[in-house]
Amino acid sequence: MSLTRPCTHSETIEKSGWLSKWTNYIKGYRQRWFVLDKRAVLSYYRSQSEVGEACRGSINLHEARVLSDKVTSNIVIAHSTQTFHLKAQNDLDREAWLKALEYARHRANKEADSDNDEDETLGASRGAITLEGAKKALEMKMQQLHTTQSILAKLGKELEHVITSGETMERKVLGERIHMFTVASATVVQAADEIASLSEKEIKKLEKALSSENSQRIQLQDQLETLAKQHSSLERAAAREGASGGTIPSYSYTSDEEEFHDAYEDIYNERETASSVHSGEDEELFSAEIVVADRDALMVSPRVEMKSGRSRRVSIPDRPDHPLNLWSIMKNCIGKELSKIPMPVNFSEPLSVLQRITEDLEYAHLLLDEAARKKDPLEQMCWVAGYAVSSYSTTGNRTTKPFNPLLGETYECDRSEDLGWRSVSEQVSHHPPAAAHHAEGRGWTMYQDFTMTSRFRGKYLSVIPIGHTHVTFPASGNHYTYKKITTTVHNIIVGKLWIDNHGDMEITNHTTGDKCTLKFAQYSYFGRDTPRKVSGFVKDSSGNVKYVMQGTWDDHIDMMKVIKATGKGDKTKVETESPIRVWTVNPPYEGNDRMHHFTRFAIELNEEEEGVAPTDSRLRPDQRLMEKGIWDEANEKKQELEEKQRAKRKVREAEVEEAIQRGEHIEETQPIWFEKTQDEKTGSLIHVFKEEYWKAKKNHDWSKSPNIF
Ligand SMILES: CC(C)CCC[C@@H](C)[C@H]1CC[C@H]2[C@@H]3CC=C4C[C@@H](O)CC[C@]4(C)[C@H]3CC[C@]12C
Repeated sequence: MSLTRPCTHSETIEKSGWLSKWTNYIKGYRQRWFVLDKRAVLSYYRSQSEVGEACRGSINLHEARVLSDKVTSNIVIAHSTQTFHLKAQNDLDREAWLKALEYARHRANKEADSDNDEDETLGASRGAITLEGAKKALEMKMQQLHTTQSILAKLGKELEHVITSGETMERKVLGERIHMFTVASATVVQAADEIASLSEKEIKKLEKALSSENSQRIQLQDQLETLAKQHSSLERAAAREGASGGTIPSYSYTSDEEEFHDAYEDIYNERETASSVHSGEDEELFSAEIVVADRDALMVSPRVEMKSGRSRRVSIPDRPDHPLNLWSIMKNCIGKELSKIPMPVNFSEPLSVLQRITEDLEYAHLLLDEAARKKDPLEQMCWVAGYAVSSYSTTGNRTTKPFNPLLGETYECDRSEDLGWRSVSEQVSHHPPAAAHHAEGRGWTMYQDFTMTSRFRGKYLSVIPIGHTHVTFPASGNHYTYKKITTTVHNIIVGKLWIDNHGDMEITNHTTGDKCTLKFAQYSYFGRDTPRKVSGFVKDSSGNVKYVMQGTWDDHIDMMKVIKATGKGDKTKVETESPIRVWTVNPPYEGNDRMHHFTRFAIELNEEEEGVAPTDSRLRPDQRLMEKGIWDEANEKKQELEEKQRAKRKVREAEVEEAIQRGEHIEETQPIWFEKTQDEKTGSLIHVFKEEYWKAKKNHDWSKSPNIF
């Protein structure tokens, strides 16, 4: 990213002034000139004189969160890709900035809300230039109409006066006045006529432009579809070639492969390569030769007998077979965020995103419980890594979309009696959709803020989760964080949908400085790698390799203790002890292909339960109807609920608008069971669980819960 790229401001600047911006630990805070414009873009410059020229950076407040840090009194603006930490001159100044930022954010969100109606924005930008002239002409005509109308009114009054007051007026004068009246009224009619025909002409022009835009769009869609089909059959042919092996001379195979592979990576991975976490030194490790002492001596710990809890449901209704073309919906939404694509329940699974992130915990009672028992933090890291990988095990066959929770929706999962943990999550933001999640188990705590950005690029859709997952072990004080990797859904246009998880994950133990880098290999049609492969290394704080991790995200993961690491560059060699199996996936659940490919655990997630909060996902009516297979009603109900939420938001926006007009400070809507703060470990915005949830549950007191369903 170039630093001096010019930021163009819309003519109108909302607020500007000096703020100190946190740079880094060496340079600390730096004074910068900040400009907030009407589009809700906050940009900064070295000085006021650089405005419009050398912009040092900017952040779009739409989809960003503004927070005032309690400890440092900083203004924190957190966006998916960057965070600003700003200090104002004084309290007054700080308040003024906060107000302006909140207001700008509020307005930007409101605008974003209104352009959800796709048809409205269509072609408008291009039509604008030609419309300008017509608009001027229309305005002039209207002006003329108004002037004549006021003359008419004046004449009318005069004439009326003559008639009612009985005053006499010369016949000639009266005749003149009446004549004027006739002329003026004729002008009015003529002006109105002209306006009508002018508008008609413009409407025709617009209609023509619109229909040509439309047919162009349809043509493009067709072309895209054809291309996708061609690509897809090429891929299949290539895969067949690859499988038959040997038929192609190996030298030409290699070069072709590389070319194709590069091109493929280029189009589909721009973002990831840029954000690759591991350094050159790690590259060496990833290409190192790994010598495992005795692979066959693999140590698999016996399955722990679980305490049995209350009996739970073992099945859900079969998924009805109502085929619907995904592409017919998605083609209008290229470049759009997944949460903004209006999708019928036909593409959903009967779980909310809150339940889906709770599903991360499927193996927590094995992996995190075991991690908590480990004395050695490096060994503990391997089990935490196992946990991080295990949450991807369900993604392979699940190409359906979880329900986007409504603001204030919650989901609790209390498995203390059998699995030893309980968890609460809440949808805490609508713009962008974000969830806060907190779980505690035997000797561990896990919490995460889950947001995601997604990009639909025609053939595939990439989902990039944002926010950190934290795992802490109170006994030792070890605190781990990591970020989730990218999930890509392929074959949106033709073929069977399939899912890939890819990218690098870095797990940090903030207490010891140990790090684990896991590489989720991207699927390649020509790669010789095991599909869905995960490999990685655990290093201590001085950078020495201590463990090697190997496995696949849909099956198992092993850890291998390093005996010796030798060599450099290409010749790096790592010798390890025999592997220990950290995690093994549960066998597929009987009949799951009919039940949304759910695991047993996933089936249990949406089981009705007494005593949960009225905002609980289990109680969401459209989701329940969808689970029962009553999709038409579910779709209706879904629209109804979304409309209700929109109406609520409108009311709230109006209130905020009024408060701002009165010059009052507006508080952002606060979550119910979580509190928004800044995380000291990662510097990002997080939500801390307030523990009140379980108290409220005990007292059957849900007075704090809003009515959302
Ligand atoms: C109909 C099609 C286009 C939409 C499909 C989108 C699906 C595949 C997306 C939407 C939400 C996504 C999930 C959101 C959250 C998580 C939790 C994380 O710990 C593992 C990945 C996982 C589970 C994602 C996997 C992929 C996902 C399920």
